[in-house]
Amino acid sequence: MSVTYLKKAARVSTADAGETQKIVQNILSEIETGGEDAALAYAAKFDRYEGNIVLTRDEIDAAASRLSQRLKDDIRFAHDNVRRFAEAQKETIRDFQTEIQPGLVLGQKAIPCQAAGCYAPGGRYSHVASALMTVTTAKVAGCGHIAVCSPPRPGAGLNPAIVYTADLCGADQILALGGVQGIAAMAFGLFGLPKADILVGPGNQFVAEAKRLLFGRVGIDMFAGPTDSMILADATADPEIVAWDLVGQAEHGYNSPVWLVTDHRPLAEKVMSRVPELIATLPEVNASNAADAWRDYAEIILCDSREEIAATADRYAPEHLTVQAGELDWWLDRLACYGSLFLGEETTVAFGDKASGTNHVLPTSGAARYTGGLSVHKYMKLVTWQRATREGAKPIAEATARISRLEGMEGHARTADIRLAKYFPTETFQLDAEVPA
Ligand SMILES: NC(=O)C1=CN([C@@H]2O[C@H](COP(=O)(O)OP(=O)(O)OC[C@H]3O[C@@H](n4cnc5c(N)ncnc54)[C@H](O)[C@@H]3O)[C@@H](O)[C@H]2O)C=CC1
Ligand SMILES: O=C(O)[C@@H](O)CS(=O)(=O)O
Ligand SMILES: [Zn+2]
Repeated sequence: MSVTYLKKAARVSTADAGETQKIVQNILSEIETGGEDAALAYAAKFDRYEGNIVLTRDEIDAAASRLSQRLKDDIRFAHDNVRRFAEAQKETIRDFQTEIQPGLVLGQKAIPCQAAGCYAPGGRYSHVASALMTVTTAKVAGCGHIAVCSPPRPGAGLNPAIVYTADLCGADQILALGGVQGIAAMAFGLFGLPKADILVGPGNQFVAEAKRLLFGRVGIDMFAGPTDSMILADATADPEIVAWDLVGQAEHGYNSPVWLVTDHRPLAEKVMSRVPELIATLPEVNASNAADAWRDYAEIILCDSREEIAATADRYAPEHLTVQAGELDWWLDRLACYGSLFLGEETTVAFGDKASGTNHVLPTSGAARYTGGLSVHKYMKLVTWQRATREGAKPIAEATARISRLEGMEGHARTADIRLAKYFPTETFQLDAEVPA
C-alpha cells in the first residue's frame, strides 16, 4: 500500500488558529462589557455599516418586493426540500417510555431549545442558502424564537434575498449584523433578542471561533468554518466534471481546501492541468479565491486501491465527500467520516449546498470524525425521566445505598435508606458497603 502526493498542500487551514482565537476573544469580551454600543462599533469597523440593525416588517416586505418571482420560486423550491427532509429527520427521534423492571418506568423526551441564533454568512458571497438551512431546521425542530444575523453590505444593508429567505423560513427577528458582533448579539441577548440557547450556522474563521469560545455558556451546532471538499474518483470518472467540482468548491475562499484522491494516474494528471484553466474562466473575485485555495491548500493523492482511497478519506474526514467511481453501494457502506456524501456523477456538492434538501451546514477541519452536520436533532434536547412504585423502588434503593457507601457518598446512601425505612418499616436491609479485597 502506498500513497503518493502528486500535489501537496503548502498550508493547513488551522495554521493561524491561535491568532484568530486572540482576536475573537478580545471582541467578545469588549461586546460583553460594552453591549450594543460595542457591537455597533465593530459593525462600523468591519462592515462599514451604521444603519438599522433589527429589520422592521416594512423593511422585510420591501426586500421581498425587490426579488423576481423566479428567484422567489427557486427559494421556495429549495425551502420545500430542506423542510421536508428536516421533517423526515424529526420523525426518527421519538419520545418513549419503558418499564425497565417491574414498577420502574424510564422515559426519553425530545424538547426543542427555546431560542435559536442562526448565522448566515455574507462577507464574500451572499449565503442565501445558509439562511434557508439554519432557519428551516430550527422551525421544524420547534424552537420558540429564531433570530438570524448576517453581515450588511456597506451602506446597503442586508441582501434582500437573505431577508426574504429568513422570513419565509420562519425567522422571528432578522439582524443586519455580521461576524463576531452578530454571534455575540445572539449569545448575550442584545438588540432586544432573547439570549440564544443554541447558536448555529457556518461562517468564516472568526465566526466559527466565536461559536467555539462561547460553547458551554450556549450550545452550538458544531465547528462549521471554512469549507473543505474531497473527491474520490476511479478510472470511470469524467476528468472535466471532477475538475469543475473541485473548482466549484475552491471558490469559497482562499482557505478552502479541495482534495482529489484516485487510483488512476491519467485522471489525476488531466485534472491537475485542467483546474487552473477552469479557474481562469471564473469572475475575478471567484477566480482569485479559487486560485489561492488551489495553490496553498489543494492536494491530489494517488492510491493503489479503493480500500486505500477510502482509508485516506476517513483520515481527512472532509466536510463534503464526493464519489465518482464504480459500485457506489460499496463506498456508501465503507466510508465512515464525512459531513455529507455525494454518490455518483449525477449529483454534486453544489446541489446539496443550495437545493436538494440535505443540510449544507456541515463539520469542517476534521470535525466529521465526531459529528454530522446541522439537523433537526441539533436543536433537540434528548432528556430522560423516571417514575417508580414503592415496590419498584426497593431494589434500586438497596443497590443505590450500597454503591453510594462504597464510593464514600454517605449523603446519597441516606436518601435511599430513608425510603426503604418509610416504605418497608417491618423489613431489614443489608445496606453496608462491601469493600473490595
Ligand atoms: N461549513 C459550512 O457548512 C459552510 C461554511 N461556509 C464558510 O463560511 C465562510 C463565509 O465567510 P465570509 O464570506 O467571510 O462571511 P462571514 O459572514 O462568515 O464573515 C464576515 C464577517 O467577518 C468579520 N470579519 C472580517 N474580517 C475580520 C477580522 N479581521 N477580524 C474580525 N472579524 C472580521 C466581519 O465582521 C464580517 O461581518 C467561508 O469560509 C465559507 O467557506 C459557508 C457555508 C457553509
Ligand atoms: O460549506 C458548505 O456547506 C458550503 O459549500 C455551502 S454554500 O455553497 O456556501 O452555500
Ligand atoms: Zn459550496
